[in-house]
This record gives sequence, structure tokens and C-alpha cells, in this order.
Amino acid sequence: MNILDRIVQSKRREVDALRAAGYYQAIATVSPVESVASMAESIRLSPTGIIAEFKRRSPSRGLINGTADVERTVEGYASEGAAACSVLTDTPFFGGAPSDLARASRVAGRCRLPLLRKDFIVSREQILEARMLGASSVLLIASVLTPCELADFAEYARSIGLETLVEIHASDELDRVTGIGADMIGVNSRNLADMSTDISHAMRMGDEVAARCGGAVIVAESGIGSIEDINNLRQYGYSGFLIGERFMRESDPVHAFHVFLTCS
Ligand SMILES: O=C(O)c1ccccc1NCC(=O)[C@H](O)[C@H](O)COP(=O)(O)O
Repeated sequence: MNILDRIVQSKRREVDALRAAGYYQAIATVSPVESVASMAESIRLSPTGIIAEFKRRSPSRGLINGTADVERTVEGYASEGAAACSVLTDTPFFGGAPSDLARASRVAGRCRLPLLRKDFIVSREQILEARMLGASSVLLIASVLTPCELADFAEYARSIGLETLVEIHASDELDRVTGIGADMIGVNSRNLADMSTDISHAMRMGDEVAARCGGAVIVAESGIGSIEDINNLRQYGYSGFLIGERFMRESDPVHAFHVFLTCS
């Protein structure tokens, strides 16, 4: 069992427990946070295309940043030119929480910054929760969902005003994601079998994804470390760039973002 299988197994248990405790019924009665701008459109119009991620820890790196404040970081990412922010809401593996998304959405709403709920979605309830907490999009990971679940979750997200970033790693997953109306297709350069990250993986897949994406925004995910990486990825059809560790590993992620844009 690789790390993704372990995370998804744990997530299914977590969702079952929350359902049994009546949590999802309770949040369905709350008024949703006003929805913010389209993430796909924001990436298309953005000079940077960067989706800056708030990630405290990860299975591959352990603790990355135990002190950064989510509101201050999201506000700073927005003012430095991020096209969108990704907020990890998984607790056991990434040290995040749904409350991080709620806090991020307070500042994101003010600066019209789209937020991605970055989690391991295995049920419609998590998608509704994302909407209630102020996300404008959710991540759907193709390899952990059946074709029916993938199509159903994409349709459900759309029906409640959320966009989808549908993630693949290998080109044989492309067949499953074309035709479900994904707003964005992400290619994750992290190999979850051995945790290695190599952005040339995204480069190799770029042309094929671009040819078959049906107009979706194409996002390169993981392992991006410099503006040069971004410029290289752009040559292969990418216009969105999901970056976490490069910023979060510094004590001041906003300053790291600024330096990345101006000095790398
Ligand atoms: O980051 C991990 O170790 C990880 C392990 C298992 C599943 C997912 C994982 N990461 C999620 C991501 O996709 C990244 O947070 C995101 O692409 C940003 O990557 P990076 O810039 O390399 O932090």
C-alpha cells in the first residue's frame, strides 16, 4: 500500500465518522460563505499563474512550517501576485484543518483571491463543506476515485458553484478525466510510490494533456523551485503552477514568495 492509499483509507474512515456524528447535516444548514472569483479564470489572467499553497507538513517532508499564520500568509500571497491559494485541510498527514480554509476565506474574500480546498475528496459531503467554508474549487484525484465517482463529484461541484482541479500523475489516467468537464487538469510530478519529485515528468506529459484537455487550464503540481522551472513548464502548455514547499519551508513564506518572483 503506497502513501496515497493509506491517506485515502484514513480519509474514508474520517468521513464515515463525521457522517455518523451528524457533522455534515449540521454544516448543510449554515449559510455558505459568498463565493469568490473563478480560479481557472484567475490563472488565465494572472501574470504569474502561481497557486501558492499553505501546507504545514507532508508525508514526504514531515514538518515544513509549524509557525506560519494562515490568514497572514494568504493575504501576503495575494498581495505578492498569487493567482490563487491552495489550503491543505487534511489533519493527520498534512497538519491542516477545515478551519484553516475558513480563516483563509475571510481574507481571500476581501482580495478576491480564489481558494482551492486541497484534500482527499472521497464524498460529496466534503465538496459541500468546501463550498460552505469559502473555497472556489476542489481537488479531485483521478487515481483514488472510480470513473463514476469522478464524474459525479465533478458534476456535483459544478452544481453548487465550485470549480474542479482534476489531478493525474500518469498519462493512462487521461482517458478518465477528459469528458467530465474539469475546469483545470493538474499533472502531479510527485511519484507517490517512492515520493520522488521531478518536474520533467510534467514536461513530458504537457503536450498530450494540452491536446486532450478540452480547453481546461493545465496546472503543473509539485517540485517547482524557480521561475526558470515555470518558464520551462509554460513551453509545454502549463499556465498554472502549484507551489507549496518552496515557500512554506521558509519561516516567512510571503517573503519567500516575494524573493522567488524577484530573484530566482
Ligand atoms: O507532499 C507530499 O508529500 C504528498 C504526499 C502524498 C500525497 C500528496 C502529497 N502532496 C500534495 C501535493 O500535491 C503538493 O502539496 C502540491 O503539489 C505542492 O507540492 P510542493 O510544491 O512540492 O510542495
